[in-house]
Amino acid sequence: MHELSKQFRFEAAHTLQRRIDAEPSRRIHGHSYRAEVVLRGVPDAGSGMLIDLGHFAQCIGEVREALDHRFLDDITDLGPATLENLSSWIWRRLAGACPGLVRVSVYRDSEGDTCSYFGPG
Ligand SMILES: Nc1nc2c(c(=O)[nH]1)N=C([C@H](O)[C@H](O)COP(=O)(O)OP(=O)(O)OP(=O)(O)O)CN2
Ligand SMILES: [Zn+2]
Repeated sequence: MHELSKQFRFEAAHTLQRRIDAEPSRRIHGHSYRAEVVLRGVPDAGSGMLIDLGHFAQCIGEVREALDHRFLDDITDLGPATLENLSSWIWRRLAGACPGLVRVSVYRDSEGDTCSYFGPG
């Protein structure tokens, strides 16, 4: 069993309604995000690959384009733009094209925050 992963960064803005008193989060603000997509499987005997990294990069690039420098509140099927929803949203966008998907993690390094999604179970 091998594990292959790729990371990408994106900058995006959002608002967030919170139960705790956090007025700043209700205002439009931005974050720097880092995402990690992890695949596991047995490499193809002929190619020696789980997936060609060029294809992997192309799939991830399409997801990044949908997130980078965007206002995340405008993404209709995302829900509140939390780390939790971002990680599962990225999963849903990649699951069909990336066989062996096992984890999507989204990081906000400046805050030391991370959320990982392992699939619908
Ligand atoms: N479970 C989650 N909780 C929160 C998330 C999240 O994605 N998942 N996100 C936010 C907001 O994005 C908030 O803007 C995060 O910024 P941060 O500064 O880390 O949060 P705080 O305002 O609580 O911290 P400060 O020290 O006041 O900046 C919030 N919660
Ligand atoms: Zn925020």
